[in-house]
Amino acid sequence: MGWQSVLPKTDLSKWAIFTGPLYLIGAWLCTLGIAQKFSVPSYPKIAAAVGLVVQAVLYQNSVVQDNIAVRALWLNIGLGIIHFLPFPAIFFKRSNKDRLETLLYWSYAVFAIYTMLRPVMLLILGFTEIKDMTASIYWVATMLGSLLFSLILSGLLLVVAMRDGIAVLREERNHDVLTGLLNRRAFWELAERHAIDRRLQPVSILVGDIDHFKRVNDTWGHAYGDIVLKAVSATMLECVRSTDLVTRFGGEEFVLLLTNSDLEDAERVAQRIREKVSEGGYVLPQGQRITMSFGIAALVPGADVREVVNTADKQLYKAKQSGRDQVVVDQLYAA
Ligand SMILES: Nc1nc2c(ncn2[C@@H]2O[C@H](COP(=O)(O)OP(=O)(O)OP(=O)(O)O)[C@@H](O)[C@H]2O)c(=O)[nH]1
Repeated sequence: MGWQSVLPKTDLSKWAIFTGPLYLIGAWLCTLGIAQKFSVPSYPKIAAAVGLVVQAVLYQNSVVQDNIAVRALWLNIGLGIIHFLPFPAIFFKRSNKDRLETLLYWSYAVFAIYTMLRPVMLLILGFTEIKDMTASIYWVATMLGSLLFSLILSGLLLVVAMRDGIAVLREERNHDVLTGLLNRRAFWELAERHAIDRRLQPVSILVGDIDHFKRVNDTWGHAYGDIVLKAVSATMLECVRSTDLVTRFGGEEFVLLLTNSDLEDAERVAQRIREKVSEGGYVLPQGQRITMSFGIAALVPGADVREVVNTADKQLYKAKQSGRDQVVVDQLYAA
């Protein structure tokens, strides 16, 4: 845009069929970015049709005959339409926007309205001035305005995209893809912090495991096994507080850190999960039930989290040895 603004008029018409698509593609990319950000349609077919019409007009008024005023008007109409395409959908969509998104939204709203008004402004004010563009203060001012708006909008889009990208990476780094629960890495990081946070004491660790899960896979297939894993995860999340950690440790093994819970509270939570799971909201074919076993240990202040998880795991082993579908509590810190 800057380069084109300083070209002499003869060169402008020579370059029009090349610079036109640059403007149009730039506008389309901006529209696409905004539409994707706010999850609304971007109407690519309409944009392509508008682009083709504008390109035909540019050709007619630069190669066939030289008419800069018609070129400027049609290019601005095309850019206005392309920029404005997702505006109604974004405007009527009720979504919770944070501060940065609100800033992006309003910048886009002003920009979209400005680009729609530009052809009208051209018609009313500047049409005669276009004939001698470089000497027109009006023309230079609107060019600078467009440049400034474009820079602000693309800068904001870039910042929001980077922020969202980092959030997605963090989410993927810390969560299990199948169940959405925390993964092992996130658990160790968070558990260390929870263990020393006075407001969260007492803290208990639960290690849970689905019984005979191999049979589910072997009998009904892996896809069914995945459904069970997701359902069990959802059940566990339903039974805990928002400050608790629910982790898929691997396979069909889960580790939970319960805050403000002594061993009795933890046992109650484990029993509730065990009962809900065996009541089976996720009913296996032929009325088969899913059961779970749990081992529990207290994470007392100063204890090593890994050791406590090991202790709880040993209790889980006892639960499995004693016939499964039960909860075993480590007695070291039992009241
Ligand atoms: N569907 C599915 N299965 C998984 C996944 N990860 C691990 N498994 C399966 O989980 C099963 C674990 O089997 P085992 O470790 O023998 O345990 P189990 O059959 O539950 O027996 P117990 O724990 O002793 O009651 C294996 O069949 C794994 O293939 C997964 O992401 N999806």
